[in-house]
Amino acid sequence: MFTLKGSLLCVERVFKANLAQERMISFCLMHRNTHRFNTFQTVSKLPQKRLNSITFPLIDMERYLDSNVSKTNFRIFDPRFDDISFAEQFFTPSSNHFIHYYTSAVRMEHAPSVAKPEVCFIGRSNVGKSSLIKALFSLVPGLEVRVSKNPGHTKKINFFKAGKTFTLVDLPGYGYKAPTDFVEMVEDYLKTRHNLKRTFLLLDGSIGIQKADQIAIDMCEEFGIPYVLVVTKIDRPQRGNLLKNILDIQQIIEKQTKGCFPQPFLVSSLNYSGIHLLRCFIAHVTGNLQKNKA
Ligand SMILES: Nc1nc2c(ncn2[C@@H]2O[C@H](COP(=O)(O)OP(=O)(O)OP(=O)(O)O)[C@@H](O)[C@H]2O)c(=O)[nH]1
Ligand SMILES: [Mg+2]
Repeated sequence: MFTLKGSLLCVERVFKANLAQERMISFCLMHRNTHRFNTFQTVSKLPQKRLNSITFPLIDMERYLDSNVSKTNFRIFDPRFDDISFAEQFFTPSSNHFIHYYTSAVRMEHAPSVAKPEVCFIGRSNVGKSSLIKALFSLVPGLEVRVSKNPGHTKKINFFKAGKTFTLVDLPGYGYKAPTDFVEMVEDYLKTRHNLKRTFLLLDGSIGIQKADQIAIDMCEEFGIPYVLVVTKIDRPQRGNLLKNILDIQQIIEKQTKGCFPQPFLVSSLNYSGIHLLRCFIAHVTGNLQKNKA
């Protein structure tokens, strides 16, 4: 029998189904479109403005900043497109360049002794460490890097080898739901890893710097290791919020750090902004970019 309540329910169901369908379509479109941007070749064919904003997201922010804000640290690492394109080969598998998950360790005595240069990724749980490694290695078919919306997902130190060139290391996050032996595990790693060329300390661009991040910065300073701040998830916040968070981070770099690279790196693992520049920087700090100049 026809009732008003029944027909309203019916309309509501149709509306919800349409909404779900729309969301699914936009999710698919987003992934189809952004996935294309994982190669620099595709990005380099974009119109100039879009090319620059995906490749150099920090420089792209300049136009929104007051003229009295110092931008001197925005272009310290400022490679040519040619270098960015060259660096991509280290993240692309080939018959003589095997990229793969190597092993995991919960304590340093289980860590592999790798002579090649190494870089690692640290940061609060859920900041996007694993997602970033996944984006960097997105040209490797079948390489599994596990990410999760639940904090505390990565419990071990995970080693990924890029042929004979370098190793990337994914570490468990600190803060909420961190493994109980986190401090021992990560501190030991940072203190004793002789081949560690650079530590990438990730900060969530949509949240800004937190107390736990400040503690991690202090730890890197105390250990005297060279490190870089990477601002993640830049696709998420509104531009005003992102700018404020970046300026706060720049202040901290200028006023409180000695071992930190003066230029922060901005990335989105979702739309690949900043990923190509970061690939190039990793090639540089591991001594592989120099081969282009030789
Ligand atoms: N929008 C957006 N979401 C992201 C980005 N990077 C990561 N995320 C999301 O953030 C959540 C956490 O990502 P993970 O990469 O697992 O974070 P993690 O730092 O490895 O976390 P732990 O292993 O728990 O320490 C997931 O839901 C991701 O999809 C990004 O660039 N943009
Ligand atoms: Mg993780």
